[in-house]
Amino acid sequence: IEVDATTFAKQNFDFIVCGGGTAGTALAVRLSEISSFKVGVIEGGKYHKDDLKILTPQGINFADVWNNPEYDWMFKTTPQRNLAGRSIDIVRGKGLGGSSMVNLMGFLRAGKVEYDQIGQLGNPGARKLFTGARNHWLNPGWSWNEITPYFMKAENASLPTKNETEEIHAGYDPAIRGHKGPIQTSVTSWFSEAIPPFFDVLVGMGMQADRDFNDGTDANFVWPPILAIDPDTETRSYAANSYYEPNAKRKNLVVLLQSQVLKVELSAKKDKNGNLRATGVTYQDMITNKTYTASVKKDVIVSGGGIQSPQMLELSGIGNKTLLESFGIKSRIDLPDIGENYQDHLISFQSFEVPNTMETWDILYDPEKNASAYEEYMQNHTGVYTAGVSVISYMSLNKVVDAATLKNWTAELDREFFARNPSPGRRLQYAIQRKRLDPHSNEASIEYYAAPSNAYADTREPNKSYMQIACIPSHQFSRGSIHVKSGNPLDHPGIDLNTFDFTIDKRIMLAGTRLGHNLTDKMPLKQIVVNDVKPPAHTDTDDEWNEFIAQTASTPFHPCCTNSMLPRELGGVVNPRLVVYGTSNLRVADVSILPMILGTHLMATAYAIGERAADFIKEDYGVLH
Ligand SMILES: Cc1cc2nc3c(=O)[nH]c(=O)nc-3n(C[C@H](O)[C@H](O)[C@H](O)COP(=O)(O)OP(=O)(O)OC[C@H]3O[C@@H](n4cnc5c(N)ncnc54)[C@H](O)[C@@H]3O)c2cc1C
Repeated sequence: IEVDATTFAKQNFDFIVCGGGTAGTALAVRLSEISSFKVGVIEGGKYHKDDLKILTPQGINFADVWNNPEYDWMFKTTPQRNLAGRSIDIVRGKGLGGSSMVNLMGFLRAGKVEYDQIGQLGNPGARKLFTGARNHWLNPGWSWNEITPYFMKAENASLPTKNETEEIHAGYDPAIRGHKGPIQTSVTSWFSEAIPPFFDVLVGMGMQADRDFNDGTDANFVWPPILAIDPDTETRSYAANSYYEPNAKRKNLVVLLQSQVLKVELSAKKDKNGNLRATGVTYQDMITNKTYTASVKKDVIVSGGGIQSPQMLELSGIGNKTLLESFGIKSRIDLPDIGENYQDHLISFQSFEVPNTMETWDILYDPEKNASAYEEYMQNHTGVYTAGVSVISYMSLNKVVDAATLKNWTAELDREFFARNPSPGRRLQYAIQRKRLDPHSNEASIEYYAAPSNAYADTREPNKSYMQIACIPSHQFSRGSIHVKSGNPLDHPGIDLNTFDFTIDKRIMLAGTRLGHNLTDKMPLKQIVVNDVKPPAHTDTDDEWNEFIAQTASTPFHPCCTNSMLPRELGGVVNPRLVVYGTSNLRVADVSILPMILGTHLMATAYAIGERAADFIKEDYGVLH
């Protein structure tokens, strides 16, 4: 049920979830399955119920949603010196459902190896891994085998029929997909003719297809991805309409909207184990600007996402003591790694003109064609308005550059890395990440996806058709940081991506973007590319390509790892049960707990984290059997 700010403060909550986003909504709904648990959710935005801007899958539509304060927190990075001094937009969904409400709906898992690495980075055995001792599961509960059931629990897949599958050269395996979960998934039902040639070029380069990519495979695959689209209505299935809505009448699930968490309240004294206890949450009603405190009997769970979860902890006095005190925030727990280890992907788009006889999303910029496509969608749930991303591929680095180059890059990286006297925690991540530079590695290093439209509004011309190729290096070595810039909870935090801090990140982006371009010289893609649009055809030297990247690269909006699940002495913020160090009952559940970014988009993992956290909590309170 939804209540107002005053009523919310009077409830006797067992749990309060700070942020009703992707993971937070999933977690709160699962906790409320236990009728004796009273669960509160505080969400900063509205519930954009039945809003067609959200529900319609067509990606071009999102231009009205991203950078619109109704739906987006509108964060920007600090000026990035290696991106021509630009500040990059970081879109974050504002509203019940969080970023699952505004994203491109890819419902993807990374490969087995990547989730197993999260397990290996854990506590307390990571120290053994670091010193070279035998490897075993160290973040209990976080290996591929343990997380897979939670991907399945979140999903209800409608897989393409065999005929459809043959047409799109793809395989989907019912045995590894969920069939009873709340998130409805399917494959886009509208394909542009501009896309199959891209698919064929990748197959020609040795990428596998015809199998379900989410079977644990990490790379060297091309696939029409599963998307969070309900195929019956051809609408977005997201945390608010799929987890919350069917359970909205539960009296023990109490949702407060348009209210911003200002801080988590902590006990004045430590318990016998030396931990502080979260006793409640202070929040501001953003309509009346009044503040309230709601109290909690069991746990507070922070689920504000990769950017706002570290901010909420810092505002509560948990973080780097010196930094917090410089802004007049009283330090309660000195945890200097909050907000550090910030990772995201970078993305570079290239646009190409294709024959205008090919139907692409660009037809929607023609008012007449747009009107008739929209009518078709509203009447029949068909046509270009149903379209989502239709092809995605991950490659290992050895497909992009030769072994000698990889050897040189590794030597340069080692020199740069060790010259910085890295902490033990960074060294541990480095040891795992560096393996991707091995010429024999089969792990994901670069993602490509294609979409049938021009990525750049400034080069779009009427009555022309385009396709774009996006290149996304999967794991950067650089680490950024996110910290409060003042003691005012309503100020945005400082978000520094620290782009290309390590030269190798720039080299991989350059090589990947060049390869993305070279794909269009291969048949059958060559046959359909009429013109290079952006960058223009004369882009040639490394300097020119680097300049293009510096002027245009952005992120696919995957900020994470800012409250890493690692041993405390290795830079950790939460333990494997997601409890914040130095507290007994304050947890974090969202993608900020990942210790290293995954070579995939993060929504399905965010749901799995919410589901996982719910079971940990149920287990800890003796109600999961
Ligand atoms: C534009 C875009 C496109 C993307 N495309 C894809 C894709 O196609 N596939 C994919 O897998 N991933 C995609 N992602 C990434 C994916 O959506 C996110 O990684 C994932 O949803 C993050 O989940 P989360 O629970 O960590 O955070 P969120 O879902 O962002 O939830 C955080 C919630 O906390 C609320 N909140 C924050 N601070 C406060 C506060 N102080 N008080 C109250 N409430 C607060 C927010 O309003 C929000 O609801 C995309 C993301 C974006 C933004």
